[in-house]
Amino acid sequence: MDNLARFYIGGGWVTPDSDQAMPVMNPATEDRIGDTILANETDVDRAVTAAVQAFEAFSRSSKQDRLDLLGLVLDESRKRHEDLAQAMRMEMGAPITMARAEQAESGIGHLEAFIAALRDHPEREELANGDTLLREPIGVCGLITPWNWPINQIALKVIPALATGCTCILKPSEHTPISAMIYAEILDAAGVPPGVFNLIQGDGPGAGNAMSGHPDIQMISFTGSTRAGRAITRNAAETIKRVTLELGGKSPNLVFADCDLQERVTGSVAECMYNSGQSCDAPTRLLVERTIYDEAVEIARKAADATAVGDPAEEGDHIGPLFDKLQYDRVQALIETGISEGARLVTGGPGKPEGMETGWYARPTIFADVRNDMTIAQEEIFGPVLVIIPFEDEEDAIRIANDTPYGLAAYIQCGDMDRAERVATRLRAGAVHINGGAFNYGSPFGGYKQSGNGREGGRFGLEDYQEVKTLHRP
Ligand SMILES: NC(=O)c1ccc[n+]([C@@H]2O[C@H](COP(=O)([O-])OP(=O)(O)OC[C@H]3O[C@@H](n4cnc5c(N)ncnc54)[C@H](O)[C@@H]3O)[C@@H](O)[C@H]2O)c1
Repeated sequence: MDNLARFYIGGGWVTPDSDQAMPVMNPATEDRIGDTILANETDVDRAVTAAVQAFEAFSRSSKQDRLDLLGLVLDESRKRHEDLAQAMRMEMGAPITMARAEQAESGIGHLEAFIAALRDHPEREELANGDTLLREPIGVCGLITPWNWPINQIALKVIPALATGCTCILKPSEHTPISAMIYAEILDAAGVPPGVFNLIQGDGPGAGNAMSGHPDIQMISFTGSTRAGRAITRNAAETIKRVTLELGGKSPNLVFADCDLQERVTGSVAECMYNSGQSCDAPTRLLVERTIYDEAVEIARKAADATAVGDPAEEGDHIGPLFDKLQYDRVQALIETGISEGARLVTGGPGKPEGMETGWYARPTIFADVRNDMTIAQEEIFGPVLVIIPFEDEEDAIRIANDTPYGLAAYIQCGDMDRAERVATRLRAGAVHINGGAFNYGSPFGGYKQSGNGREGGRFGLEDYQEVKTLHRP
């Protein structure tokens, strides 16, 4: 934790210019773990200068050099796997079993997929018309990440930046600085050249804003709320930056009568509650065919009641607390809104689970008889709350599914694969999961509509960080 109040700039840990401290809290115990410093404009300038200076040499490194470097990052990532899992357990309440298997593991999974993608990704191509196409690093990149999947998001940005020969400044969420600090230690130990990767800690209005407006940053890659994505896009317009956005979601989950109802609804509830509901692509709107509606609601109720909530420090498949009081209050307010708008509370509801007074734990909650125009069906709740909406037929299901400003993911539970694929093509979402099909590292991840505009991971994730140059010869 020595480096928590320092930034990693130009290849070393430096004392920030800012002295604005912010406490880092453990959401399970409500204890203060330590203090981080919120960067000011001088700190941002210093990190950008280091990245600009490093760009000249690193942008001309060979693909083989970068593959070798990523191999060393992989070795170091494996060594710090447990440290990363414990950090995310402490700073955002990820239960330790899933913190190891998913949160920390994602840093390795994405890295391996990027290495494979980079090997096959041509940086020079001969076009049929005789011209030559070169893919070059876009320049200095500002990477801004959220608290809910801290290392997943960091790896999805830092690795492709390094892989393509860009230099970067990472600003993680001010709520999860510890995992980011360890990630910087990993890159340092792997021998990433000075200035190629820089870490500053800070918040949105301060450091984030200074980054999106900075004239020497050519690209901002952002993951977080649609609200912040909009503000970044506006601010970045002045300097015509490339802005890639991975934003919020309210993903529909279409349950057709011919699916394996017990298994698929139980699995769907678990996916919604996973990470305490704090996943951008969580299946939070369960759309159920009318003929099986009552049965599905009852299965969902039992699954929610069976969802254990517990201490993240203990091993097991329980869910943990919400990441802090801010989020707890927000989730409580939305549960109250659901009740006041007339949705039927099936289980859960306001308050903490019985006997859990300390920590920002919420109750696994199910609302039924929800209309799609209700606030709880339109807004991202980001807590363990599932809303259930009936539909009449396939057309009705597709209409309700697409009736959202978001388009990150969609889910289909269906006994007929022809129908599943037919419906999938009509859903306005970046990914469609059929009958529990899970995300695989290396596949593109990103949204339609107000869920964003880029695609992270694998080949598509590399291309986001590249410019294309054409050579025309006589
Ligand atoms: N689509 C995806 O891939 C994906 C993945 C994870 C999370 N998310 C979304 O992230 C959100 C939760 O994360 P959060 O609460 O940390 O989001 P947030 O938007 O509040 O913060 C995200 C990051 O942006 C920074 N930030 C905030 N305002 C900013 C501004 N005006 N300028 C520059 N930077 C700013 C924050 O400091 C933080 O680092 C949810 O909406 C979730 O759906 C999306």
